[in-house]
Amino acid sequence: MAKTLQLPIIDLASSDCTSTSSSIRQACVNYGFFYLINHGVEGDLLREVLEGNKFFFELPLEEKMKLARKENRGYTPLYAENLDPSSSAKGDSKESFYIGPLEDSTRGYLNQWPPDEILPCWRSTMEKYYKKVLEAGKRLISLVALALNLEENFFYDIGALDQPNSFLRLLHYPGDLGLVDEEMYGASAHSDYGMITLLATDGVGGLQVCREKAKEPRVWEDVHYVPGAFIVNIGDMMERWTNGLFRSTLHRVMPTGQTRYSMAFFLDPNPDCVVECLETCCSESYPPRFPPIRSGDYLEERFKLTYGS
Ligand SMILES: O=C(O)CCC(=O)C(=O)O
Ligand SMILES: [Fe+2]
Repeated sequence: MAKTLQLPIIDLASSDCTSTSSSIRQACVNYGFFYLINHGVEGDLLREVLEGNKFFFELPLEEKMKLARKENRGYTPLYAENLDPSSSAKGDSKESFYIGPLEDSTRGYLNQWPPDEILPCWRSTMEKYYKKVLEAGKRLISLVALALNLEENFFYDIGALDQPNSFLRLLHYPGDLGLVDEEMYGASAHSDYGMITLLATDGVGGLQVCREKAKEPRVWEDVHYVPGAFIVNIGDMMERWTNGLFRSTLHRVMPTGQTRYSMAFFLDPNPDCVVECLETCCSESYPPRFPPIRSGDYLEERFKLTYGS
């Protein structure tokens, strides 16, 4: 059985920014994961979104397929995605629905929504949630900047948070997978691509992290549920920015036999923002490990590897 990990708890409403940012630094260096409490997204809204999540995935497949994934927005059916093809030939036992930026002035409006007649108020609930989590994420990023010995507004000033390329992903992991003859994963081992991810779940377990991604055999530890808290993790772009100081930790979701719902919010920078080693994270003896890259190009490449398109 996997050990349960005791992750640090960060209070977004704390008035002591110095102590909070220093706790964030420690959490990101040691785990790349932490719990976020007092984040400003009310429990009622979280429950409403979880309910909406369930209603959506309960729709007939035919209805969901009308919203099949285009431009990384919309529905991806069961087994269609494999985050780690080396571990399992069959895709992940999850279905998902992606919602991209609500105002996308550069590329026209790309989000897809189930019709209001089928799921009344669904779109407005999801939009409300998207805005609220984005707001919490932006506040958190200011503390992350302080944690990196940068100005509080650093990520705003370099344009990362100017129309950020953020995605809300609703997820459903079915409980009953029928007879399976190979190891199945709800979500196979992966790290997230962006700056930070804010995850909310229905409390059903299954999420595990591997703190040492280069070490074999991999050691997986359970992440337990803290009611009302977001589970926050560092993504690969933040790892690149920080020259590996902040870890983009490998994680996965194992099937538990119980149906599970979750919502992951990926806070990713504006596509034109260049992700390059921060001055506070390198020195002559510790030069930049990753070349600069445009955030949009990096994301596109990662999506291509995951979906083949
Ligand atoms: O559903 C979860 O708990 C995790 C989802 C996840 O890691 C992802 O979608 O990147
Ligand atoms: Fe993830």
